Amino acid sequence: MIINDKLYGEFILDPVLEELILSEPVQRLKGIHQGGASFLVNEKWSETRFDHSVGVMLLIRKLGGSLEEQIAGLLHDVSHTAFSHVIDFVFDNKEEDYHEKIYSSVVKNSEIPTILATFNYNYEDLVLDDSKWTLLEQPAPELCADRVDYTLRDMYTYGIISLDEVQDFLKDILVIEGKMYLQNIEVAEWFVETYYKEVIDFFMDPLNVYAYDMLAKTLKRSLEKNILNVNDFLKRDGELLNKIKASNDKELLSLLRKLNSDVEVIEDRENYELHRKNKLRMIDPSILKDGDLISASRLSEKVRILGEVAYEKATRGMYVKIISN
Ligand SMILES: Nc1nc2c(ncn2[C@H]2C[C@H](O)[C@@H](COP(=O)(O)OP(=O)(O)OP(=O)(O)O)O2)c(=O)[nH]1
Repeated sequence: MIINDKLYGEFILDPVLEELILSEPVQRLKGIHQGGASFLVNEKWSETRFDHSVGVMLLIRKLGGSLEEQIAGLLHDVSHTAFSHVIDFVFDNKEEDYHEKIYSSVVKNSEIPTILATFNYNYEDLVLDDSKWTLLEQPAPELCADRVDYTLRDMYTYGIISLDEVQDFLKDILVIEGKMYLQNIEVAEWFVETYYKEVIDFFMDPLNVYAYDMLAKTLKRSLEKNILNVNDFLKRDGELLNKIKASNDKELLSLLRKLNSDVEVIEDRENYELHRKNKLRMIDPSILKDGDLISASRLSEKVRILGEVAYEKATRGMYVKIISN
């Protein structure tokens, strides 16, 4: 199988990756929007978990990661429920990690263990312990393939950064003992700024906050009315929307109608209907300088200030006033 990714280019895939990509659990991710409710209020905000998962796999490969780590990268999000992180707001899960809590059971009950066994891999060794996949996941504020891919992919697709900028950033990445670092402080400054455009400006865009709130309300009421059940969340976004529509429940249909591309909302700290805080996401990559790894914020005043501003915005949260919906 040849795969062509808009950020990383063309690759020929190993048979095990091909078989996993064609499997139902990975194909399902084509119907799970990365930005949860975002696509319902802005059709351009339509990245999927499938493209992100393939992207993480390819980024790991580009950086010299093993085939096993590429498999772990491809599968890392298979347990994302319909509408991704919106479920965390339905269940009031402040850690925003519902998908991680159900990961082992979703993988175990899927065809993934059988596919991996055909290629002589034990699924437990490959996908149940992230700590050995040091390119795939790192605790914040360091870089890792997951964090880098969702930032580059969303910001490129939504028109905030260019492909040249993405390529200059990728060229600067250095892998030491299986972890990602940067070489150039200007490149680190660019990534830190881009990351906060993603997790502050985009996640906390008043329109996004509104959409998450309205969809979470709709899903909560659908569960209370037994129109949806918890297992439905392992289906695709469209299937859940169709199930709600087919119920013909007046209250639910009226909530769904409030998710449309004409919604108008603004930030207003005095006079607001909604207030939301996200999980705190901070970034401060280490840079290799004269043989030592040093946090970008210690080398750059710009990175330090970007971090302070982001911290302040994230801890204050977003106050949203609805103008029309
Ligand atoms: N619009 C919007 N998108 C979100 C929000 N939270 C997450 N996303 C989307 C945008 C990114 O493409 C992606 C990042 O979440 P992931 O589940 O892929 O990563 P995770 O939370 O594990 O990342 P982390 O370790 O915190 O960097 O999900 C949100 O509050 N609003």
